Amino acid sequence: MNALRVRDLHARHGRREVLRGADLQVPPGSITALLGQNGSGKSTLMRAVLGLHPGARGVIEVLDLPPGAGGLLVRQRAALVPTGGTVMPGETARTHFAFGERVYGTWNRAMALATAGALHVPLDQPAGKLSTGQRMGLAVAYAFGSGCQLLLLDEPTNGLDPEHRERLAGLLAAHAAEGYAVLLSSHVLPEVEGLADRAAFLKEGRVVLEADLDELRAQHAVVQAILPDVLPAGTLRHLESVAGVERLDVQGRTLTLQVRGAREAVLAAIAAARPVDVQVRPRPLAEVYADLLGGAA
Ligand SMILES: Nc1ncnc2c1ncn2[C@@H]1O[C@H](COP(=O)(O)OP(=O)(O)OP(=O)(O)O)[C@@H](O)[C@H]1O
Repeated sequence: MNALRVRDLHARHGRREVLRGADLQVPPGSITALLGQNGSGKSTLMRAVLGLHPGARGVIEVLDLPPGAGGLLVRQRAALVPTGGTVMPGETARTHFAFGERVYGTWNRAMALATAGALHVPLDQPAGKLSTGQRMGLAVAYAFGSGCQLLLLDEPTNGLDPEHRERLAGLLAAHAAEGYAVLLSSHVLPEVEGLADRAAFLKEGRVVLEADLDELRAQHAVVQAILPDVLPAGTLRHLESVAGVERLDVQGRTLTLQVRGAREAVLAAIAAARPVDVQVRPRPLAEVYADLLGGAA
C-alpha cells in the first residue's frame, strides 16, 4: 500500500489547466521530492490531495482511506505545510500545539515540542513576530506533532539557514525511518539529492518521470577518461555511436561522455584506447532535471 497514490489528477486555476492528468505515488517511509519549475503546479497538487483545490478531478488515495474519501478525512491523516509555513499570526507555538491537540486524534505533544526545540522555535512568542525561518519551523513542528502518517511539505527549507536546513533534514530522515511518508517540493536540488529517496518530475501538468534516486544515479552517469593521445576522429565517431552515449565532449586528451543505462559497451570502447585514467560518477540531479524539464532548478 502506498501512503499516497494520485492518478489522473486534473486541476485548473481559472481557465488555465495546471494539472493535466498527473500520476504520483509516495510509499510509506519515503521522502519523495516533487520537482518542477515555478508555476508547474506543485502547490496545486499538494492542495488538491488535501481537498483544498476546488474542482480538482482524479483519483486520490491516502493511506488506507478509500479513494475519494474527502478532504476532512484526509486532513486527519495527512498534514500540509504550505510555502511560507502558514500559521496563526497572533498565537504562540504553545497555543498552536494546544490547538493541534484538539484537532488531531493522533496529536503527539512530545514530538511537536522536540521538533520545535530542534529547530529553535521560541514557544511563547506570537507567530507573527517570529522570523521567516522560525515560522517555518513552527509549521513543521505542528505537522510533525499532528501524528499524520503523510506529510506534504511545500518548500520546507525556505527561509531556513544552513544549520536549520541540516537539522530539518535530520528530522525528516528520522521521521521517514519510522515509516512516515513525506512529499516535499524544493528548488534546491543538491539538498534534495541528500534528503529524498525518490523524485517526481512535473512538467506541463503531468509527472513525466517518477524514479528512485539511487536508480536514477545508476542510470545517468558521466564517464571521464584521460587518454595517452588525442583520439582519431574515427574512434570518436565510433564512441559516439555506442548505445547509451548521449553526449561526448573532447578537451585535448580528456574525454567526457554522458551515458544513460548500461555502461559496459562504452567502457569497453574506452578501454581499447588504453586510457591513463577513467572515472565514472553519477550525473548530478540538477543536470537530469535540466534535461527533463529544461532550464535550471
Ligand atoms: N490563486 C491563484 N489564482 C490564479 N492562478 C493561480 C493561483 N495559484 C496558482 N496559480 C497559477 O497556477 C499555476 C501553478 O501554480 P503553483 O503554485 O501550483 O505552482 P508551483 O509549482 O507550486 O510553483 P512555485 O515553484 O513557484 O511555488 C501557476 O501558473 C500559477 O500562476
